[in-house]
Amino acid sequence: MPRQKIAVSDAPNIALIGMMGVGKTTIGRRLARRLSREFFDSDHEIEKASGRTVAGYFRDHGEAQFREGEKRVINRLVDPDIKKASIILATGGGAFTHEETREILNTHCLTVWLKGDLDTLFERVSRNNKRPLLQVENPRAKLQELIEARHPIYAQAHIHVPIAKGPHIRTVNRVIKAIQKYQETNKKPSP
Ligand SMILES: Nc1ncnc2c1ncn2[C@@H]1O[C@H](COP(=O)(O)OP(=O)(O)OP(=O)(O)O)[C@@H](O)[C@H]1O
Ligand SMILES: O=C(O)C1=C[C@@H](O)[C@@H](O)[C@H](O)C1
Ligand SMILES: [Mg+2]
Repeated sequence: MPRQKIAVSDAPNIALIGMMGVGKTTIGRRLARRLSREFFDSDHEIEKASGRTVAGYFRDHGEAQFREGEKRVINRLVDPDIKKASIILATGGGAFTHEETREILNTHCLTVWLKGDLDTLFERVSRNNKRPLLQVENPRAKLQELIEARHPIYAQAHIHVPIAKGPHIRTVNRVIKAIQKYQETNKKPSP
């Protein structure tokens, strides 16, 4: 089947933000393929740079230090003075909750909040134990607590996209349409 022509014009970096398990990594990788952009995942970059898993990093250094490392890694990926080509970035679930990181992301990227409901997120994060913040007695209650605390912060993203049920492509298509609509609405008038 011929590929749909994609016009995400003059797009700057696109950063996916949202709760753990919502699909930032999965959708981001596919989005990058569709838009012929390079894909990065901040969690993977931290793991590469530190030689530790995210869970190991949390264990050895704690969350506060992880957030500082995450900020530096994200800045290196999206600051146009450092990185020239526009990228697709999947962030870690907590990155956007850090004020300075949020500022970096909203300055240098179109930020896209992938929004999911508790049942979907819980089903997905229950598939493995890679998320250190959920290694508690009642992970579902913790996830609910994080949703309540974080959704108002995620709402500061430029674009909000509720994830679709079914195959990944549906969510990828929703993201592309939402970006196009945003660009159309925010188009600068020609001189
Ligand atoms: N549209 C989808 N349908 C079904 N499963 C999905 C979909 N998108 C992602 N998943 C699955 O959900 C799980 C979590 O996805 P993913 O790792 O992409 O989330 P994430 O937002 O990057 O989470 P984190 O913040 O922890 O990095 C994975 O097992 C992935 O295969
Ligand atoms: O939501 C979070 O705070 C996190 C999500 C993951 O992507 C990792 O960055 C880490 O497990 C923390
Ligand atoms: Mg991820």
